[in-house]
Amino acid sequence: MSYDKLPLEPLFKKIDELKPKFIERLRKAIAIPSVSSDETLRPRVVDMANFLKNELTTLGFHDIQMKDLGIQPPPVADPNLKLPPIVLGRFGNDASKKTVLVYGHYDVQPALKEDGWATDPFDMYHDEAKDILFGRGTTDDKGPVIGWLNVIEAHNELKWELPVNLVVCFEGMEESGSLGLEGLIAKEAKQYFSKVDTVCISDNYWLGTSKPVLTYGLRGCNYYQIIVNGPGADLHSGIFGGIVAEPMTDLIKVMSQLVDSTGKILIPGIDDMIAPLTDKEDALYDDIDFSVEELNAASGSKTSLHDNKKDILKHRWRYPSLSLHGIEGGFSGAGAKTVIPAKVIGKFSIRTVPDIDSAKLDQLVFDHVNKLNAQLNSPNTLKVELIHDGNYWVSNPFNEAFTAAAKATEDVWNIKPDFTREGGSIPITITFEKELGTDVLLLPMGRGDDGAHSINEKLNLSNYINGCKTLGGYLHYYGKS
Ligand SMILES: NCC(=O)N[C@@H](Cc1c[nH]cn1)C(=O)O
Ligand SMILES: [Zn+2]
Ligand SMILES: [Zn+2]
Repeated sequence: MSYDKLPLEPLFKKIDELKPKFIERLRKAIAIPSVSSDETLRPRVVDMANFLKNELTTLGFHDIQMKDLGIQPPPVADPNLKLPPIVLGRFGNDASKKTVLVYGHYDVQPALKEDGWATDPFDMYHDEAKDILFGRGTTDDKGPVIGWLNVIEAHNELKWELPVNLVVCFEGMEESGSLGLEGLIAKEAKQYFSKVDTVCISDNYWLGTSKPVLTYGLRGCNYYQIIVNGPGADLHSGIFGGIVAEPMTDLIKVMSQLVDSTGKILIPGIDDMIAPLTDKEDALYDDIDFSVEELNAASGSKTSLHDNKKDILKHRWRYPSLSLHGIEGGFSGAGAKTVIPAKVIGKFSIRTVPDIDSAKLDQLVFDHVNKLNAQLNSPNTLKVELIHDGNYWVSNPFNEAFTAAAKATEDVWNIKPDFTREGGSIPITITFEKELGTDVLLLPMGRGDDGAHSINEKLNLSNYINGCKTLGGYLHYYGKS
């Protein structure tokens, strides 16, 4: 499908004009520390849902619903902890128009100034010299979520009709496994979402820093924890060191045998499930704009395990990886505390790819960890469990939604986007595809060096503003298709 160029200049100009207001809207959203993984911050996640509800109401959305998902399932410290609501809303209800569902998440990863942030992560800092917005959630995913609202505001100000009916679905648990959302989508597929023609998600990033991309694949993520219990309480290492079995020692021994320093996963059986690389797929990586230097710039180091573009892309997109994330319960403060922790919990995850079967993977992980534990002959107890999982997703980018997004991207950025896959996960993508029977388009706003999940997360102002234009342009091209 090809399109004639649409006269979108008034929209783009209006978005430019509204820039100060859009920055303020994002600042307000960033100021709410909606960290889904921190149970103590759950009320703030709910505050963020209410903030969105108010914004939607002011902008003229209708049928706004706050869907209650009930109590958070285990493992969880507070057995009565409520899941944050899913925020649903509609803009337009014209039977002659197509309906686009946009999904985003209003929760964020944890962030503390002490982690090494240059500024307060929840007080958005606009570096005016570089025109960059810093703050937790700027790129992942509050910038894009607020971007959709900005598109509506620009249309309202222009008194332009939206070219499609819009349905928004914003969740507050994406960074913690999208708990409860799958069930809600299944339930609403034939109700709230019944007229949806396509789904658009803006929750990923360009591959590099200068060329926009459209994304047609994601890795999955299975997240595990290993709990080791030993003494009845934390102990003095001078009094008990050398005479009690230490949980941390057992945990480190086990965790050190999950992956090696070259990134090779040491759990037997996983490699056998990976789809073979075909010549056709191998050739795809040749045309993608990326370099080892861009990877180094994004990671702020020269620590790449691969020395060429193709290997980097394959290892980010089509091979699994295992990351060790941290140990709960161990001493991690400054100074030298001579303690033997009584209970430690090691966290790791595996990014999954076609054709890894999630349940089989869990079994391989459990068998491997339990075997390693048996070899320790330790009197401590060790338990391994899955915290949450989400499947990989690969789709065909040759459809109306991708074509419309490519056209809008070219209008805004004056360059044709690359079609990419991504190493991260948006577990709900495949659920939308299956339950609604529609295509899903991933239309990213931020750049590959934005530092999502890291310190000093940022969104370049040009990506924020041009991102709004791209989202708006996409709705127009898709509406005409
Ligand atoms: N922007 C998408 C994103 O960051 N997704 C998370 C999802 C996730 C999976 N497990 C925990 N969070 C990601 O880490 O890829
Ligand atoms: Zn995200
Ligand atoms: Zn994220």
